[in-house]
Amino acid sequence: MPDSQPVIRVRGLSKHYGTHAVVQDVSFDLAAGETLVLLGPSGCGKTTLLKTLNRLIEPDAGTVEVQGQDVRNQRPEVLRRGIGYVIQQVGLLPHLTVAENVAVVPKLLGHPAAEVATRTEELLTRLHLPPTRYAGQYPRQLSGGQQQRVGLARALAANPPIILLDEPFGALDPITRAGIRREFQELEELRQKTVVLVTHDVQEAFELADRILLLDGGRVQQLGTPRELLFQPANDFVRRFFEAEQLTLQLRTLTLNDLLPYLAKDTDSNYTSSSKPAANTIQSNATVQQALEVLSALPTPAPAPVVASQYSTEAALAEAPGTPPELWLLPAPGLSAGPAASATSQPAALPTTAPVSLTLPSLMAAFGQVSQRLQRP
Ligand SMILES: Nc1ncnc2c1ncn2[C@@H]1O[C@H](COP(=O)(O)OP(=O)(O)OP(=O)(O)O)[C@@H](O)[C@H]1O
Repeated sequence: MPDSQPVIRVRGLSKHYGTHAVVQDVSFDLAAGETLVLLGPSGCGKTTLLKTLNRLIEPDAGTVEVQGQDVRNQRPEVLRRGIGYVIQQVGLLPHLTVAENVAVVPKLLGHPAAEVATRTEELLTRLHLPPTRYAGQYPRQLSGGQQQRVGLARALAANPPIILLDEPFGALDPITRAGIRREFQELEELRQKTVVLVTHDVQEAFELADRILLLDGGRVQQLGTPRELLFQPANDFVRRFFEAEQLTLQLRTLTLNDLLPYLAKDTDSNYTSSSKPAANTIQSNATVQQALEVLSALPTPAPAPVVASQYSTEAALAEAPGTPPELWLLPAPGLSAGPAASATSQPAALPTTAPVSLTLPSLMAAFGQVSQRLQRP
């Protein structure tokens, strides 16, 4: 945890409905710019916990501090103006245009009209809704994915430092959902925000989270990075929760840095940092999943043309079998090659060691070794 004061600080938070304990003794700190994902099975208390942060729900016990101030000392409507909120149902106002929907909060806050208009245009453009086409449309004229983007633009419009998102992609089909998630990750604006996101989708949690808070029955089962939850589960519930998706989660979590010790170096190469391979390179902080996607997309070179009168087919294939697709891995200086290396390492710079050639078989073999080693109790 960084030295600076947490943006959100939760201590001993509990909420009951009758005898039903929905949130039980939850505590966590959230640093500026961090994305925390609240994950867990249906009914485990994710939404209730999220809503205590902006006082849509009042807890029975415990405290929530936002920017160092107990939220009970702030008027709910003032508190909420500083916290963007996006829900699955989007909640756009049907009688207002897209631009008017986005402008609601900045107008309430009394921002000058010209500033609001510029900001709205900027956000719509960044969220792939060109204002010339969409600003004057009404919510009913948009697809679900487009409405979701307007919802996000609206939450960002007043530039709040904190954004709460409750299953923001939940109503979308899987393909739209994956696309919007990617856009969401690439949105520079959001990277600087402190984000709390509710989902029950494990893959989504692993894609978006800096840390995950896994709940069951209102209790925290584990709070940690995706890597920690996957490879150092705190209890059987955590282990079982990720069991069915182990392989895909590991592919998304392990990076090529983790695999480096298990990938053979190309010692025969005359490669130097000033003559790096012209094509097909990948940086060592890419995930195994990303490397697989790049490798699978590479064309397999065709065998050399066979001249039937001179060669038998076997002889021709033996001479020119068509090498498997290959990538050159650029190791990053100063990055640990061990399993402790962060999946969110900075992009690699120029290599300082011999390059490493990656093929599908070498990648999968190294992945198998690292995966086995990390899962050993
Ligand atoms: N106002 C309420 N009155 C009584 N019980 C409630 C109320 N709101 C929520 N609950 C109960 O509290 C539990 C937690 O609800 P919550 O919506 O926080 O769970 P969740 O983890 O977000 O679930 P989901 O993923 O299904 O949305 C559920 O069992 C729910 O039925």
